[in-house]
Amino acid sequence: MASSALTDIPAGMENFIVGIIGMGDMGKMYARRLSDAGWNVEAAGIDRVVAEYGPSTKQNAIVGGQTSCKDPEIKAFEDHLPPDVDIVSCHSLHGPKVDSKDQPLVLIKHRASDDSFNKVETVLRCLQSKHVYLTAHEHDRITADTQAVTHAAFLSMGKAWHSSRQFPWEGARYVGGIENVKINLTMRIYSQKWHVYAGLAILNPEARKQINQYAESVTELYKLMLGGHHAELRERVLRAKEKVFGSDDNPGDNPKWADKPLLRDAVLDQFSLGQRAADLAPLPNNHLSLLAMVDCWSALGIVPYDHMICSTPLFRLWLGVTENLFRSPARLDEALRVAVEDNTFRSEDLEFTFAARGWAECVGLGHFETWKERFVNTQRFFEPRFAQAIEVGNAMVKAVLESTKP
Ligand SMILES: NC(=O)C1=CN([C@@H]2O[C@H](COP(=O)(O)OP(=O)(O)OC[C@H]3O[C@@H](n4cnc5c(N)ncnc54)[C@H](OP(=O)(O)O)[C@@H]3O)[C@@H](O)[C@H]2O)C=CC1
Ligand SMILES: O=C(O)C(=O)Cc1ccc(O)cc1
Repeated sequence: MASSALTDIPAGMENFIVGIIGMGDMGKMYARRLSDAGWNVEAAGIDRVVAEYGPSTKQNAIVGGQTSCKDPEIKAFEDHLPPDVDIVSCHSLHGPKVDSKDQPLVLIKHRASDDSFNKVETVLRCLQSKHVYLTAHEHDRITADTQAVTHAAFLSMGKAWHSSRQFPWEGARYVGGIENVKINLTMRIYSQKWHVYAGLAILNPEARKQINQYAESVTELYKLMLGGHHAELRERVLRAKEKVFGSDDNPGDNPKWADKPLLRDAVLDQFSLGQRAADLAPLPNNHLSLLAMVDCWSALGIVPYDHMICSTPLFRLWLGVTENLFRSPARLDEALRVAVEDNTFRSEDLEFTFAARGWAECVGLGHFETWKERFVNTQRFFEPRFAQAIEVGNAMVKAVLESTKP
């Protein structure tokens, strides 16, 4: 323990002990960072957890969770903790390998005195994250938008590629910045533990509506493409664009995006997984996954920029590539033209549509086992490529994080 770090501990809290239940990836990251900052961290194993948990929690302790979805966590605390125990929960909006500095950290003062809340905040300050104060309900509503529906898009891309038995970086459709983000983030999700993504979709009561709408949007846009309804498709997408991003024509309704794009093509172009792909001219792409995202946000009345306070790196990248397509009228027009005129990727888009509906149905039914099967099955397909994919994906996330900090 570094003695210099100890000087950061305020008077009166020298003997404050932090206990952590669950020494998985996030538990370890918290334990390492807190202990580096000088806090005494008691890392309880599962046996002790069961014995100590609930009714046997120490008197006047402060208990909190760092799970991705607060509804079941808070219910469990309310049901099993004695009334003298205060409840302050938190959620780091990033994975264990991302530097917590400046990333959002949600703090939830659910049932606590100011003094208890301040103690928790003091302990967590060593993460150097940006503190965001929300209720459990607000947290779940926002993360359903920022996380659950974003993951649904990537999970569907992975399923579609798997169904077509293709590693997308080996073909010519997936070349260039936007495609690198799609591929790298899909690989990033499929290389992780299934329960993290299943949990934040299935356990969050707010997430079902979002994921369902995404699947609806994909299906409806796909049908318009299939039927060759260019005018209707264009009208619908432009209406959604205006609702989500504002209008650049109407001076009273300024675009909601910033002057500077969230992502720059030049940065993204560097992070291709495929050697071959770098030399290929990209094939036309209708970007169904991105058109559907904006259609979904529009249908739900979501303005994604309002959620930056609770954004994960993945969400910022996803919003960045969506913005990238919608900021350029020429690019968007080309995607809409390709959507109707070009049949090359109809079957892939069909697989994507099936996949989005499949995830939505699974989440709607709350079937953890089916969710796991769907995930692990596709995870196995991509597994041989994870080592390389994670390296490139991490480099990409690192490179763009700087410019997309909330
Ligand atoms: N991974 C991520 O990017 C992020 C995850 N989170 C959230 O953090 C939490 C942990 O995720 P992560 O660390 O990635 O997952 P891991 O699978 O790495 O860790 C989960 C930990 O929880 C323990 N555990 C499981 N069941 C019980 C139980 N019934 N009682 C006590 N302990 C139990 C496991 O113990 P054992 O090892 O003995 O099985 C394990 O140590 C999840 O709720 C996740 O949603 C939040 C932010 C980011
Ligand atoms: O950035 C993302 O969405 C991730 O995939 C990492 C992640 C997973 C679970 C969380 O609760 C928070 C962050």
